[in-house]
Amino acid sequence: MKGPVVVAVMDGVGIGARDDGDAVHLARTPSLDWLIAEAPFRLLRAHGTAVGLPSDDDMGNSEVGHNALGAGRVFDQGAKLVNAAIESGKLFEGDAWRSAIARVKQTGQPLHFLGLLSDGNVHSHIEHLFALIRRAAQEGVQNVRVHALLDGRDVPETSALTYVEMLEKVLAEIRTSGKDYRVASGGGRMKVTMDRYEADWPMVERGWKHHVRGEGRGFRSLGDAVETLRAETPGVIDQNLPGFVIVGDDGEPVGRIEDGAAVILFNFRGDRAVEISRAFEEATFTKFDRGAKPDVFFAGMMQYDGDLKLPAHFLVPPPEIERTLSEHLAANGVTQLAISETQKFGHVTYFWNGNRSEALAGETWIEVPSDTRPFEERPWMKAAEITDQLIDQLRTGKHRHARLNWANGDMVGHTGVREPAIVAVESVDLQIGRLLPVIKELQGALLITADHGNADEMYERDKKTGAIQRDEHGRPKAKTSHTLNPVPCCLYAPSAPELRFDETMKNAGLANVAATVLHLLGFAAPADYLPSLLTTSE
Ligand SMILES: O=C(O)[C@@H](CO)OP(=O)(O)O
Ligand SMILES: [Mn+2]
Ligand SMILES: [Mn+2]
Repeated sequence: MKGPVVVAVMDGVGIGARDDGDAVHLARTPSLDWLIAEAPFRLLRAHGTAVGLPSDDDMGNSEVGHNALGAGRVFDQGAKLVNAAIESGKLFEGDAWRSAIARVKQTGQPLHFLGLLSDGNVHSHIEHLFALIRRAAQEGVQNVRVHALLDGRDVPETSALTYVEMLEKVLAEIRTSGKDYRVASGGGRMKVTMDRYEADWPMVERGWKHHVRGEGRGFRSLGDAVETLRAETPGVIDQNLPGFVIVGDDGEPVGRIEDGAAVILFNFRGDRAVEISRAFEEATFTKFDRGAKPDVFFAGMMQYDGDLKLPAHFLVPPPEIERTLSEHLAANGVTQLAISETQKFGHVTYFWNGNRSEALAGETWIEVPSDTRPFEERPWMKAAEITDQLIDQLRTGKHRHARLNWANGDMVGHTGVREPAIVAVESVDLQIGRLLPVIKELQGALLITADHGNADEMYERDKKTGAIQRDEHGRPKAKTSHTLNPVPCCLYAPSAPELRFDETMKNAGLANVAATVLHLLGFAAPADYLPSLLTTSE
C-alpha cells in the first residue's frame, strides 16, 4: 500500500435488526451503504468470548473492543479475571486485600467500598462487591461503608432500585450478627466520580465531596435518595441522578472517609477509575481542592494504568496485554497517528495500546476537546473536527498508519433518545464521505469498523421473544446500553482492487483487525495473532 493505512472505529455502531429501534438502520448513510454494497464488507464479532468476556451474554464495550483491536489476540478481561480470582480465593490471599483488612482491624475505621452498583459487567459487577463484603464480614471486619454509583447505562435506564434492594438485603443480613455495614453515599455515574480522560474533573470533585467529606444533600437511605430524586425530576435516568450522602438519626453523614480507613474501588475497568484513584493517591494534587487528604489504604479492583502504576495496590492483576500492534509498528519504525475527541481519546491510545498511557516512539496522539453538554443536544459531537485534523495530518505524509474513533453512535446511543442517535450516525457517515476521496488521492486504505453495538438498538427488547418492550402507554422503552450485535467491517482501498476478505473465515472478530492492518502495511503478523481478514491468494 503506497498511502496510509487508516482504521476508523465508529464507536457503538452495530448491525442490528433493521427495525424501528435501530438508529443505524434509520439513519441516512449513503457512504456506508455504498461501501457495504460495493467494497469488501463483512461482519465481525464484538461481544462475549470474542473479546475476552465471561460469556456470550456479555455485550461488548470500548475497553475490551479496543484492547482486541490493538492486541490482535483475545485476552481474558477484567470481568473474567475477577470472577476467577474470587472463585479460586486468590483475591483474598493477595497483599492488597490482606493489607486493607489489617488496616481497618488495627484502626477500627470502616472498610469502604466505592464503585458502580449493577451487573452490567462493563466497569463492575455487583456480585464481586457482594463477595468482598461477605468475606470482610467473615474475616471479622466490624464496619463497612458502601459508596454506590448508580448505573442505568450498562443496564436498563431506571433499574437502580433492583440493585439497591439486593445490596440492602446483603447488608441487613450481615447486620444481624451485630456488625455495622451500611451505605454511605452515592450518585449517578455520569454526575459524580466516574469521569474519564479528564473530560470533566468537577464531576470527580463532586464525588469526592460526597464520598470522602460527607458533604451534600442528606438522605436516610439509598432507596430514599433514588425515589426522592426521581420524583423531583420526572424523566431523569439513573446515570444522571445527582450525588448525595446518607445521614444517620443525628443528621450527620454515616460514612466519611477518614484517616486510618481502607478504601476499595471495586470497578475493574480503568478509564473511569483513573481520576478518582489519582485523587486518593497523588501526594500533590492540583485538579481540585480535595481538602486534607485522608490517610487511607487505597486499592483498586485492578491496576488501571500499567505505565503510571495506578493504583499502587490492586486486588487482581490486570490482563497482561503485550506485543500490541502499536508496539510491533513502533519497533519497525512505522509512524502512527491516533486521533479522537476527549470522550474516546483514551480508547485509541490507552486501550488500543493495552492500557498504557504513554505514547510509543513514532506515535502522534491528537485529542480534540469534547463538549461537556448533554450529547443528545449536539449529536454531531466533534466528528467533523476530528476528520478535519485527520485529513490535514494524512496529507502531510507523516503517518503510515492512522486510527481514529468517532464517538457519536455510542455517546448519543447511551442517552436512550432515538432521534439524536439517528443524527449521530448520519454525522459519522458524512465524515466517511469526506474521507473516501482523500484515501483514494493518497492511494491508501481505510478499514471502517466499530468496537460494539449501541445505536443499533435504541429500544429495550424482550430477552426471550426479541419483541420491543413497551410501557403502560404503549411507548417503546428506551435502551441506553450497548448491544450484542456484530459490527460492520468495510475496506476501501481503490488502489488495490484485488484485495478481498477471506469468505471462508466464519467467526472472525475484532481481534482479527490487527493482523489485517499489518497485512495492508506489508508485514507478517506475529504467529499468535489471529489471522488477517484478507485472502492471501491474490
Ligand atoms: O461510557 C462508558 O463508560 C461505557 C459504558 O459503560 O461505554 P464505552 O465502553 O463505549 O466507553
Ligand atoms: Mn465504545
Ligand atoms: Mn459506550
